[in-house]
Amino acid sequence: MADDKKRSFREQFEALRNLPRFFRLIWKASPGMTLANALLRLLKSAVPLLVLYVGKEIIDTILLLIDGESTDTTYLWTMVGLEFALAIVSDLMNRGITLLDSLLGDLFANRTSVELIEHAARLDLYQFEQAEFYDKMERARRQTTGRTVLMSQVLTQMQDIVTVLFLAGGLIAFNAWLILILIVAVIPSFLGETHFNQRTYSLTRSWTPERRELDYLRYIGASDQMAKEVKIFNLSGFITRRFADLSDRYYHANRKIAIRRAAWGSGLSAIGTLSYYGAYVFIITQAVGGIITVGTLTFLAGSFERMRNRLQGIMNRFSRIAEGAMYLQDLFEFFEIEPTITSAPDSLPFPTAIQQGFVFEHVSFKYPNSEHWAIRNLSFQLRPGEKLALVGENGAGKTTLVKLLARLYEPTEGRILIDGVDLRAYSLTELRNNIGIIFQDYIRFQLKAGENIAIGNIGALEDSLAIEEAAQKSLADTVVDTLPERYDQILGKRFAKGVDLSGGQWQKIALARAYMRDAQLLILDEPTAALDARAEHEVFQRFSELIEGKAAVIISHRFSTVRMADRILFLEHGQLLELGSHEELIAKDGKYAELFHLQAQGYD
Ligand SMILES: Nc1ncnc2c1ncn2[C@@H]1O[C@H](COP(=O)(O)OP(=O)(O)OP(=O)(O)O)[C@@H](O)[C@H]1O
Repeated sequence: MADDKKRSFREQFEALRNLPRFFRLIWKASPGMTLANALLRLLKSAVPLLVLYVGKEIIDTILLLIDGESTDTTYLWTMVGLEFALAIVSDLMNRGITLLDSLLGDLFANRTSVELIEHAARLDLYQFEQAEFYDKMERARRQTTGRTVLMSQVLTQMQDIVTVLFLAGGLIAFNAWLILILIVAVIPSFLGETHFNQRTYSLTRSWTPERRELDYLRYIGASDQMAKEVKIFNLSGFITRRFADLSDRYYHANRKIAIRRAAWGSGLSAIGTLSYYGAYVFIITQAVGGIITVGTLTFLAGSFERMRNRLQGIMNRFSRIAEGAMYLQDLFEFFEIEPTITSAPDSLPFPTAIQQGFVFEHVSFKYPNSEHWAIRNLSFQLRPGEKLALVGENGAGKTTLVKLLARLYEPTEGRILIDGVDLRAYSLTELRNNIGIIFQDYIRFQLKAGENIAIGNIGALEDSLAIEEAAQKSLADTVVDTLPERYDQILGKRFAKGVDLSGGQWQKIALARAYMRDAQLLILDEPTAALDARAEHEVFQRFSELIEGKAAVIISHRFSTVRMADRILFLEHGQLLELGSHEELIAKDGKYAELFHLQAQGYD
């Protein structure tokens, strides 16, 4: 327990290291507003002492007037006027501070969200597939909006510290011992708060995976995408039970800490209250004894009370700030994750026309979170202008091979060459620009139809001619013709006025993306799986025009598609089993021939 405590204090203090970096980010969001905010707060911190002092002067002057020791009321009314002015100015400053806090907070959140998206885009695909990474990203994402509170807390903390210094100056002038009593009185409550904040942080952090599961359950339980299957399989009971179980466990873990915190908190702050009344009694006896005036009595009691509140506030806020700074750690840690798949510093320009093609040299690949080889010792050449079909059973490694080609992953062993040079030597952006891939699980963006097509070459977003041409080639124009708003029609059901498409219609839209860029290698992963026979035939006819002179890789389970390729690579358990033209493989009478005949029979 003692060790635990020590560590928790150290951790909280260490977390404060994140604050300068945090404030640099806020400063970058708006230097002007940050400065104005700090200035206003500095001015505001002098107000409490001034108000107390003016109050003391008013009371003392009134007493002099009552006692008949003075008849001049000018000073009294000046002081009353000053108090009024202070009240107005103080209110204005408060409003200014609140406004600046919220504007600055919004700017900071927006800016950090943009940086988060940009950073996530640079990271490797495999990083996204690791739960640990996902948790970190999730925590970081929450920080972008959650941390604006931290900014006000830190600024208020500084403001309060200055206020306390002002008040302390006033108190010291009368009785320095009062300050000592104060500090001793607030320390226990500070220690308690620090301890429980650390507990809450540890709990929240250790529950990240469960909280992610809760989010997911909430999503599947109440989403348009899932509604169909949830209804058909009658899943709602299953989902609610699971959600209720998990959220209940979290609630109980949280409740335990919350209750202990409340109990300890009230006990410890009672010590503070006790000290306040002790000091109060002491000041009253001094006033009764005539050592201090009644004005000074109200001034001292007021200063003491305010200082106690501020000090208590500062100490409690300290642990909340430290807690916030610990969460900030997650955001910064996320920003520190570096991608491993990057362009070499002196990367080669990508060949404008590939001469020798792509060569796989003893390539093996294991997914980082997996024990088994998805690709094993694969060697083959994809010649320039060649159409290669990848065939194999589910899980044979076809999609993986394509991901390696596009450098979404790096081979675990062996290498991939373009024109005799390792893929890694080329600029990553140029490589990706020269490869067009339509994945099997392409994204159905809930955007306009035109934008959905322009995804293939986002630079051409404004080029409506190019978009229409691409749509024509992939038959997406037939889909667009049926849409009320044509290319401006929002697709999907997420947004009002969105129109959802059938699987095949979506596929035509996605295929148009391939026509948007002038890639040297086109890869289509199951491009026609959802198309009807006539559309498939037409798509392929147009496709062969598009890939005239270019290399293409087509993954398909349909042999009618596969046989159109120049060569067919048959993969089994990540290994090359057969490679040759349709005729050659049929003549070989191996696995390809067997599957081909099987499918042909099915169609009879
Ligand atoms: N992200 C991943 N992490 C871990 N293993 C993966 C991942 N993606 C695929 N695998 C595994 O790698 C192997 C090859 O998968 P791949 O998707 O390349 O197969 P495929 O031939 O394209 O299959 P299909 O015909 O079903 O699309 C499979 O055993 C699969 O389970």
